[in-house]
Amino acid sequence: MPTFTAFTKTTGRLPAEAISALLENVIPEPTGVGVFEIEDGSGLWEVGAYFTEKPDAVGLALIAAANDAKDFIISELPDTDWVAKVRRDLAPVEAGRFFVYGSHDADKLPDDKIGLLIEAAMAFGTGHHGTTLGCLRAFDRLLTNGGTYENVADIGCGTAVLAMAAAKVNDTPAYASDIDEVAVAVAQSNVDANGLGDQVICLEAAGFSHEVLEAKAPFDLVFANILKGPLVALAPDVAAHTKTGGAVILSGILNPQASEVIDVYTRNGFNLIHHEEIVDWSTLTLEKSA
Ligand SMILES: C[S@@+](CC[C@H](N)C(=O)[O-])C[C@H]1O[C@@H](n2cnc3c(N)ncnc32)[C@H](O)[C@@H]1O
Repeated sequence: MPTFTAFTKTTGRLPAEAISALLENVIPEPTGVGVFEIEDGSGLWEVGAYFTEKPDAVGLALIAAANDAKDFIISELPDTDWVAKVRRDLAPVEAGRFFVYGSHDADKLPDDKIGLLIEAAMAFGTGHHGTTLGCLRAFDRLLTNGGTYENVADIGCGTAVLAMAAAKVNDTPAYASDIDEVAVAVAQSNVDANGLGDQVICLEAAGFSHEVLEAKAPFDLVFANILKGPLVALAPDVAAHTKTGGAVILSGILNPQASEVIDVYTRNGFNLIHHEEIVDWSTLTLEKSA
């Protein structure tokens, strides 16, 4: 499937509200679209998005509204070239005890880190984005504080980076699910490449709506790095599938949206125990109290 980009120049970076509007309005297939901002050194920003289909007037109007811009460069990127380029450019990421790396950097894995081998592909979750990094750091913090998690769900798993982190730490099962079949296929290939085929079960599901997830609940730990809208909608389901005393790590939340997500989860029986902001993105760690 071809990927399209639409980029334009602007004099300022996108405000958080504009990113939010783009994410909530343009995404028919979440993994296929991203919002990117690149400063070119002269103070000019290049902003734009990836689309799974040639961007229509709505997609372009949203970027234009955010930037006062009209001239777009729209191009089609062959998937293979894009993936190969990303793969070459990706540097490893350290997040607490975890080290996320591509096979081209296998020799850089430090002895004292838990390695997560992730090849760049058409799924989100290479560790570079503030949301994935925030989730890994939140998990590391829970472990440092003595938490043990034997039954873990990663809802919206993308590459399965979070489920694999949980499985490697505790040598226990983890359930990685995603609404997008391409992400599930990518997750499965990462799981196999990390030798976790017996431990991390990859499933295609929206939220918890899969018989395996229903059977394995309640979970000690639930990761959900999705977006604010789905996180709010899923709150009662997350509560119903998390053990009392268990933890949830939520991300994909723009900083100004965090208070709304905290309110909704508090009303569903969770206490906030940590909130980290990485650039524009918030990661919340909550404990189920009731
Ligand atoms: C931001 S990515 C997170 C990937 C990975 N967990 C990480 O932390 O890097 C969000 C993923 O959630 C999936 N997703 C979105 N809504 C979902 C839903 N309601 N149920 C399951 N997955 C969903 C998307 O397909 C996408 O792969």
